Amino acid sequence: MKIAVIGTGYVGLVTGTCFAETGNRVTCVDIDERKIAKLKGGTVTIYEPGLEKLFERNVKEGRLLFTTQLEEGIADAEIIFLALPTPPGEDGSADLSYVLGVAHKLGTIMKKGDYKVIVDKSTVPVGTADKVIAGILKGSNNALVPGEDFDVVSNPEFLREGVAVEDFMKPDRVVIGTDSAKARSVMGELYAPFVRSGNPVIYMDEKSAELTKYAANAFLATKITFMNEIARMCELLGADVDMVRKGVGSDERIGKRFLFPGIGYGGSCFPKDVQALAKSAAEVNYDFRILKSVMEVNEAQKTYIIPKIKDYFNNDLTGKHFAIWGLAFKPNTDDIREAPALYIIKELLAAGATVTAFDPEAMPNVKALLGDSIKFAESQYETLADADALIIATEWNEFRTPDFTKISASLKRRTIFDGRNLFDTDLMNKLGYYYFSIGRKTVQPNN
Ligand SMILES: NC(=O)C1=CN([C@@H]2O[C@H](COP(=O)(O)OP(=O)(O)OC[C@H]3O[C@@H](n4cnc5c(N)ncnc54)[C@H](O)[C@@H]3O)[C@@H](O)[C@H]2O)C=CC1
Ligand SMILES: O=C(O)[C@H]1O[C@H](OP(=O)(O)OP(=O)(O)OC[C@H]2O[C@@H](n3ccc(=O)[nH]c3=O)[C@H](O)[C@@H]2O)[C@H](O)[C@@H](O)[C@@H]1O
Repeated sequence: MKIAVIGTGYVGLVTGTCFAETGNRVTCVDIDERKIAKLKGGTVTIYEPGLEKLFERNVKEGRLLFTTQLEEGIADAEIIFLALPTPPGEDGSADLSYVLGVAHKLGTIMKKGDYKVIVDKSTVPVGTADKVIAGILKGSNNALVPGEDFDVVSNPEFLREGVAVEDFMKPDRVVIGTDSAKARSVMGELYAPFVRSGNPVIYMDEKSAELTKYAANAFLATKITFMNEIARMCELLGADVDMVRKGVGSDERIGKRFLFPGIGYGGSCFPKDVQALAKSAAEVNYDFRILKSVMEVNEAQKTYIIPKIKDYFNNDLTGKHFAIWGLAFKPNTDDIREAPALYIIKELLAAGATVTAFDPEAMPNVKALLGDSIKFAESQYETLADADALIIATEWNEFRTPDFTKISASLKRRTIFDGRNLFDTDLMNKLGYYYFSIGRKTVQPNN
């Protein structure tokens, strides 16, 4: 099939590449000329494991093309995916200006009798499919007829950054929201190779599909937040959150995944989508109380370790120097949107401390944001020179079994604040560390 993907970011590039991989001819469109120039030159613009190999293969086979020109991109496309940003607007609701702007422009370009399926891949509030139809109609001066010349389908994306290719190629489910039999058949054909393993394509109406996406993200964010609160209780009561996590996660009704406490959920989606769902609820006069608590608890969780750090240093961080391992909002990505590490750094600098950080992939993005306000190291161990303590903010695999001899030799005092519970508390005790983690006993030398 011939496909256009409008918006070539994390979702657009992965979507486009994976559809090319199953034999479709895909044209990715973006207004960012530098991005398109890089992609045309053979450079993958995001860090996403496994993507480069697929990208190179499909570019070579002529199935994956790039352009900045919308008209050229959609010329012979049967399906047009909108993978555009939906950032939070000033009031927290999803900003639909990118999606509706492109919808309007599509209306000016699309031709009568040349049926196309327009797919909302972006995460958008309930009712957006109708707004996209209205935008296209307005652009075409009502010349186009929905159902005849085009259909708009909601097909939310559930991939996670860092495992995006795997998630896309083997999705737990594909949700397709449409009332059009024609669009349903086109989408069913497109997704057939991705659900061969038996996972379902779930067809529903557009509104239910739109809400499914927010419900999934908000539920996962709530699950994490619940465990963060249990972790706080563990600290207050002397229980161990790792044990509690295993104990509750073994119940199939609860499940093992997304129960890891830490320094709060970050990223480009959970924070904005929880906020947008709460806002959608308010718009229909529904007070979604759980979501309000989730946002409040998560906000506090991002800097949860700061009082512990201040307490340890007798409330005076002036002149103290910290090593930070991990800047990305989670491992295997260079994405730093809403990364808890940034909130921690801000608090440390405000308290008069200095920071040297290392992240395997995210340092260029942080450098662009923070400039010279912190130092960046070439390796995780280089951060430790003259540091008063090590802070762990992202659970990259290479941080999991480090060389503790090197750490001990470099740090001024053996002190670690671990926001991701990477190390065994007994081991830290044996090695003579002050070790602070989340929801587990604090280790102090000789206790
Ligand atoms: N990042 C993720 O893991 C996931 C994101 N989503 C949703 O997918 C949507 C896109 O998210 P990301 O890919 O992360 O965003 P992104 O910011 O990485 O990419 C968006 C792209 O759209 C381009 N763009 C903006 N205006 C344009 C226009 N008028 N024409 C063509 N291109 C234009 C931008 O230059 C950028 O390259 C959002 O609604 C997000 O909530 C859904 C699932 C996963
Ligand atoms: O809509 C989206 O953009 C995507 O949002 C999340 O994916 P992502 O943000 O890439 O990353 P996650 O793995 O979900 O992690 C989100 C945040 O939660 C934190 N987290 C995750 C799991 C956990 O047990 N504990 C925890 O603190 C992570 O550290 C990270 O900061 C969802 O998992 C995807 O299904 C969804 O498509």
